[in-house]
Amino acid sequence: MTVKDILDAIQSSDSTAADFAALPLPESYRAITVHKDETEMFAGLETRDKDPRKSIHLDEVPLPELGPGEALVAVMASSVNYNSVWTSIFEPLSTFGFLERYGRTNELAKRHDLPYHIIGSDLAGVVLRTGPGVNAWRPGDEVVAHCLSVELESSDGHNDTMLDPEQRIWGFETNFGGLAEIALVKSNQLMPKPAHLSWEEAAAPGLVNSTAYRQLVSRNGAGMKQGDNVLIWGASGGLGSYATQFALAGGATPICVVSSPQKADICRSMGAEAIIDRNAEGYKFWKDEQTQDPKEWKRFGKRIRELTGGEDIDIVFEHPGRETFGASVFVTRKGGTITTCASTSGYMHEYDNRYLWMSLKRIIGSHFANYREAWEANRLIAKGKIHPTLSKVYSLEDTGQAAYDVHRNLHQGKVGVLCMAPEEGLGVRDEEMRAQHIDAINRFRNI
Ligand SMILES: C/C=C/C(=O)SCCNC(=O)CCNC(=O)[C@H](O)C(C)(C)COP(=O)(O)OP(=O)(O)OC[C@H]1O[C@@H](n2cnc3c(N)ncnc32)[C@H](O)[C@@H]1OP(=O)(O)O
Ligand SMILES: NC(=O)C1=CN([C@@H]2O[C@H](COP(=O)(O)OP(=O)(O)OC[C@H]3O[C@@H](n4cnc5c(N)ncnc54)[C@H](OP(=O)(O)O)[C@@H]3O)[C@@H](O)[C@H]2O)C=CC1
Repeated sequence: MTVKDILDAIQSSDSTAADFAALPLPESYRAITVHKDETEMFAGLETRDKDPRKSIHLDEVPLPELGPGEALVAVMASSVNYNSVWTSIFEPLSTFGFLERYGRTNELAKRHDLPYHIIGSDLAGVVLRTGPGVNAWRPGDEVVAHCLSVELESSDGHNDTMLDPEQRIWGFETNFGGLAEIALVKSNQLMPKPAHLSWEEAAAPGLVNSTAYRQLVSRNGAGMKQGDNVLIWGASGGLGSYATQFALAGGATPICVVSSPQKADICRSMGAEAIIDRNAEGYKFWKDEQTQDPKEWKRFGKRIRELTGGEDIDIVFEHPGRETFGASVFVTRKGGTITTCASTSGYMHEYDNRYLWMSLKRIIGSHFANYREAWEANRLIAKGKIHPTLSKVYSLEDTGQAAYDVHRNLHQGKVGVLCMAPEEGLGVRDEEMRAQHIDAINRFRNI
């Protein structure tokens, strides 16, 4: 049995659940990996000079054993997330430490502690097998997977599964991720694939859409409401392109920050009106590595007031981190919220705390999303209220280049990867609904 036979079954219109259940599984499959013996390969280089094309490999790997509560999924398409960039440049630390730590927790988790890490935290594909105790899904189901892996043995995670002490991001802190022909997930990562999207379109939103939903919309995040002014950094990037859509769909006003006229056009085409080109306007929040420039925070805030008719920001959607955080805290209105999920430009933030406490602002840390939040975010995609922001699609062989593009900020929106899918455009099951939304679905394509 080969991966090709699985693909034939997926592409055949009359395959049944029983056919998929009866398909023998291959002993091995192709997967994107980083190697444990290469974690020091970029030692001494600046972050921007660490090249994912050198550390990312395409390997033939053995199929992992399937455990209770798990599923093996044939991956038709995946997408590149920034966490795979971090893994591939071994920053801020090597992900093999996560796999070792997970491997120490129990016998079955030992599977994850390998000399290679199969990366990737998104997928769209077809369930091949389910483990003992899985009732909600069966072979042949067309699915997407969110990337929250939890054990839920502790009471801590039972109000909000993100608070589980054994919470991990699949394909980053666990092995057997989505940039591969087959992936291993927990069955409570599975969600229905939106029927009007192709495999690569369906695989694109997952991680960033769920993260933006929790960070901006959910009560666990900023709890955005109608009329809020939302400052969105990187508004046409992975997270930002969904945050912008959530703001617009929720009756808020996005103030989109981007770095080129082309990206400004994309935001405009999504429906945003208030746009700041940080490059053209030349904001320099740091005078040097140690010193910020409050005059620049003020110039930025003045520009925001021009765009909003004199109002300040209710919610900042933060992720660049060190470079922007001081400005983000400053421009937030009295009682407003800075919600942060990342620190791309550096995690040691500095801000003037007087502007936080005297103006009763709040900083909220946010990370991915619980199953319910991921489900709600996926539901909005399935209903055509929020759309994928897929720009370019690469083959599995070219994943290194795809990760390089994201690392060097050469991309727009989301970058897709075909895994088993032999070409783009396959997997659409609801052509009628697709036709209704085709312009929005294609908004980011090939720009
Ligand atoms: C969905 C997509 C998401 C993204 O893309 S996010 C972006 C990518 N992700 C990242 O960049 C994050 C990568 N991860 C990390 O950098 C690290 O993962 C963390 C900094 C988050 C955590 O560091 P660590 O070293 O794993 O663990 P410790 O929790 O810092 O533990 C170190 C020791 O400190 C002890 N400790 C923790 N809290 C306390 C406390 N409150 N008081 C006293 N000790 C504490 C622990 O127990 C432990 O101890 P002992 O070394 O002996 O085991
Ligand atoms: N905690 C979590 O759950 C999650 C965390 N993340 C993290 O969030 C970060 C962003 O991810 P994602 O949106 O997918 O990445 P992208 O690279 O797709 O988008 C980020 C955008 O941010 C802008 N940006 C980058 N650097 C700076 C800077 N120094 N100052 C201002 N703007 C900047 C860029 O837009 P422009 O050039 O147009 O301004 C860029 O396109 C990553 O660090 C990632 O690891 C992502 C998802 C989930």
